[in-house]
Amino acid sequence: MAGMPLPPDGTPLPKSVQEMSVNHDEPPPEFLFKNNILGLSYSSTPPDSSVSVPIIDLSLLSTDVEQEKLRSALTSVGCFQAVSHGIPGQLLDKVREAAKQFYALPLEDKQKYSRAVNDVEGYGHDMRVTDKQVLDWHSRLFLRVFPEHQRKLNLWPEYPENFRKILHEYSLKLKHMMDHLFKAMAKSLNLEENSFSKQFGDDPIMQVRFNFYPPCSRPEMVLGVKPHSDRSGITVLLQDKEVEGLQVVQNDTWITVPVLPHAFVINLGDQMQIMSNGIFKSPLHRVVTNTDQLRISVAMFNEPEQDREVGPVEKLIDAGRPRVYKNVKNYAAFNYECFQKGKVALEEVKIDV
Ligand SMILES: O=C(O)CCC(=O)C(=O)O
Ligand SMILES: [Fe+2]
Repeated sequence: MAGMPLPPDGTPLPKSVQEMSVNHDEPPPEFLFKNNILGLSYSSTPPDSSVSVPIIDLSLLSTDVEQEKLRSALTSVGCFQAVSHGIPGQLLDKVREAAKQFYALPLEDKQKYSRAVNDVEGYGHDMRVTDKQVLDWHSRLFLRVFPEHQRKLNLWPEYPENFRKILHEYSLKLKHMMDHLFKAMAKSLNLEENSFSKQFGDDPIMQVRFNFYPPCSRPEMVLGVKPHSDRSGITVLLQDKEVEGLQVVQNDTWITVPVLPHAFVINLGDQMQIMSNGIFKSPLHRVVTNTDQLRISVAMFNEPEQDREVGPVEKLIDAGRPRVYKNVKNYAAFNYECFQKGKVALEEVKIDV
């Protein structure tokens, strides 16, 4: 693909996903997978009781038992549901409500916050990078929340009126929680508690993505988000309060992450897999669509400071476990380039043995 001109990201969709959904349109070919994507494991077979997403009580993370549960979750499935995290349910409801009200605005009002062509920040659709790309059935609002001076406030909705205030409050709380998680993850591997956080620097990047998945008439052929692993260190995901859709791979099966209204889904990202020298797993996940319910989720990602190098923690490298990954810098952008070329970024930064 190298050297081939890419179709401009600006190629407009004839209609937005939201409009197509409202009109019950048949999704256009760009959105369709060739085969049925759901398979028996999703549509009819109840999940095997041995496969599930672990639940971890964050208020108990100083105990050996909970730390062992954390280590076990991150070395196997790579994600868990966090409960007793200390963030009030009322705030979570406000975040969901603000997202819902923004999404309910007329399209032209939302488009005041549109992302520019070839930029990720702002409101819009899946970025189009190749003509072979199967498009995701969703729209999103993607914003950088930290460092604070890098916020592009012109892209932060002014309606609902409290949107900016709620997002600011929510981001601060999540930053605190991510710090707490980084420490617990380090301790669960018998490392100094700042082993991961210090690699991210004093002013790490945090970005939020509000995902809107309207109903789709062909859920068996169309995905809300294609299979991917996150580019982040960790991702804190607030699922819709009622509507399921997120699935992760476990034992070669897609399993649905159940809705726990006041829990967060914590997904380990690629950069944490690198820093842990491959001990923790960055899980492959996707989002399925449904025929009759809007689903909204809010994902918060952390990343190291711009131009900061991260790599496997020295103490996790030894004769029995040689270094698996090279050091990486600006991995999110690199990951995105790989995605454009159809490559898997984590494989590209592996050390050849
Ligand atoms: O909507 C979800 O549940 C997950 C979204 C996701 O994977 C992402 O934004 O990276
Ligand atoms: Fe994701």
